[in-house]
Amino acid sequence: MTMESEVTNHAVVVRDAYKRYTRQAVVLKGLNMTVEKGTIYGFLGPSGCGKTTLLSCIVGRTTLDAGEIVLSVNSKSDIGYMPQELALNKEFSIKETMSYYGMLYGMTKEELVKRKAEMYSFLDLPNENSTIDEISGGQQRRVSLSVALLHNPELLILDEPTVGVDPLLSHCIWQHLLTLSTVHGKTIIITTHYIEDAKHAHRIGLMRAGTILAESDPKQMLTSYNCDTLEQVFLYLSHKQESGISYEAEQQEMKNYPNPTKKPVAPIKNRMDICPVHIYSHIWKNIYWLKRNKPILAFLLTLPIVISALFVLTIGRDPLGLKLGVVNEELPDGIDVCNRFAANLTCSLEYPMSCKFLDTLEKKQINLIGYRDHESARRGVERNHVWGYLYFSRNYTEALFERIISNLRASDESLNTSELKIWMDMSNQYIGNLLKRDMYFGYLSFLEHVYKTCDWPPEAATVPITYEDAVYGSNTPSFTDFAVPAVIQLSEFYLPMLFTVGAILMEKREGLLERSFISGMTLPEIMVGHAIVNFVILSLQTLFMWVVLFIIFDNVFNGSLLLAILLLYLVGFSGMCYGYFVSAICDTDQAATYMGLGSFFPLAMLSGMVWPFEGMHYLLRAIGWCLPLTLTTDAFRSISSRSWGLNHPAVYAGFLSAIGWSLFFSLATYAIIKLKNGLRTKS
Ligand SMILES: Nc1ncnc2c1ncn2[C@@H]1O[C@H](COP(=O)(O)OP(=O)(O)OP(=O)(O)O)[C@@H](O)[C@H]1O
Repeated sequence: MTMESEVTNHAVVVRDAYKRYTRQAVVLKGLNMTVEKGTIYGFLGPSGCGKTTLLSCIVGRTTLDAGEIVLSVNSKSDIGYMPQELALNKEFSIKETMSYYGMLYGMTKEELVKRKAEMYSFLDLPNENSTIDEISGGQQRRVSLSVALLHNPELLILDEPTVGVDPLLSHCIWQHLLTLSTVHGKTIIITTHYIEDAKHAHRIGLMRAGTILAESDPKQMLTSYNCDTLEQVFLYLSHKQESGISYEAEQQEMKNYPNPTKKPVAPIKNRMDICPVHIYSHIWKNIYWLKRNKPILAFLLTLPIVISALFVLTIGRDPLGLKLGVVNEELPDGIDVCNRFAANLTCSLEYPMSCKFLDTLEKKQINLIGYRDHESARRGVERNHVWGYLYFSRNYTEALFERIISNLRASDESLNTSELKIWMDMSNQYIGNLLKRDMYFGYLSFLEHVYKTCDWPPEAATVPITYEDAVYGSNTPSFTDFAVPAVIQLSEFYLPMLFTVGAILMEKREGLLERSFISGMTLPEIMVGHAIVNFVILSLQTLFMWVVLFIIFDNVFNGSLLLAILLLYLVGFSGMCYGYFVSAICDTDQAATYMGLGSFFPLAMLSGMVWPFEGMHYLLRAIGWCLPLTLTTDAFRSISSRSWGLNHPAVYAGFLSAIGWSLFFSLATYAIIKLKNGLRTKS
């Protein structure tokens, strides 16, 4: 008889099933099992004998290494599966849980209301607004059972449904299952630890060490083995099996483990089409989750605002109120005496020129602190009171005038005396360079002022270089202009990644993804559903960042808004794909956190976000060009400050990079899922 013909009379047929997780851990060893239609099959065996593994193969959670499983049903929606673990979202209410699965099974509102009422009366479920987290363990198991029964499936596969349920309710459940099979013709496979419970089943299979020891009607089994209880039958058969297994036989079995060239396929093939109802239900599931986790939603929406506001308010602005020491031998009574000199004397020797220069520095909001001599000023630097000090010689003003007026004929002494000497604390590169810049430009404007007040041509005081209007950007660009594209790109990449990893890992860890897959959902449907929710959140995040960076703080943006937004969406999409990739690789939040953080810093540094790319080691530059945010950041800069369009290589390279990385992460995720045989944790 062929398997196909066997299945016309039977609901489940398993033949010569082999399965192992590692070379040594063989779980199924040529197992055979037959379940007749419209019956209850009690599946018994000690913990760890492979019951769950076999059920997983039947529902298509995992595949056999060899052998065959044929089912009478041909769609996942005809199966109701209750896994051993809870596999329900604990934050959802019972009502939300049922609504989600109702939507997933394509039930109409009326059907759902009717079935829900039946479940409530038979399983004595608590208030529908209670969250799964709030109810007892036994009540949680009952909700899980009601989810498996909700869509009235043809084949029910229940892994330990009566664990944690009181004897009275357990009896009720058995009675209901019996009605389902005998009256409604449903087939039920049920595993249980309570061997005596299984006597209610029409047929039982005793499993041990990867095979079925015996399979028959419970009464017939007791008679055949002349035992009073099923427990005695099981012990008798176990002893018999034990005495028949020698070490050599086990080794031989291991050697003979079948390795067919063609791997067995799952009993129900995965659908290739995309079902809008499934996507819709996944979107609702995300909405329920966000509703239950308002602080997380608030965090996701306020984080971009906080990042952009903090960035603009803290980074790129010139430090104010920096302190500089002054040793001024021109003014023995201290620098405060400068106020006593009339400004209209600025072209006379009566007016100390050092005062004029110090006045220029004060206008640049530099705090000047007078010191008596070099020693005290140096001590001031060493004690971190000032960032450096300036020294003016006693005859500074005369020497400066002589230097200007005599120019080429000025004496060495006047050249030396008119020189302003500065000692700086350069341990802080930014502050040191900013003070140097202020002193340099301050000196130029001071000189120009002197020339003007003395009626000398001011052009003679300036450096003969003129910066005309910049072709792109401003002649006085700020660090903020450089860094805004980097901040927005990093946020657009990492925020969707954060949401994706959080959502997928939680579903994976709790077994929710598995349950959705077994209920007929496919990976592409989950990804599309998640992408739609992510797209809405990303749109809000982008809007908020845009308002803060470009509207409230008025950072430079001169290009096409449409192009920039499109680029940001693509970057967000590649971030989401990276999130899928991390969720596929990592099983725990901890591993995902390490991976996220571990990639953040190299990505930020190697993408030329913190420092111009051209300053990088040439080998790292080669790596940097290949990273997901390098070309996209460059493209955003080109759009925002140069108004370049999509026809410019710098812009379309960014678009191509985002598309390429999205493809790469998607393919890599697919490969990992294939390699790990599904998107599930190891347990
Ligand atoms: N993903 C996995 N990787 C490696 N080993 C596994 C995996 N899943 C299960 N096993 C091992 O396979 C064996 C059978 O496990 P399974 O969960 O099928 O047993 P079970 O009969 O359902 O046990 P229980 O009644 O305690 O649930 C166990 O030894 C288990 O450690």
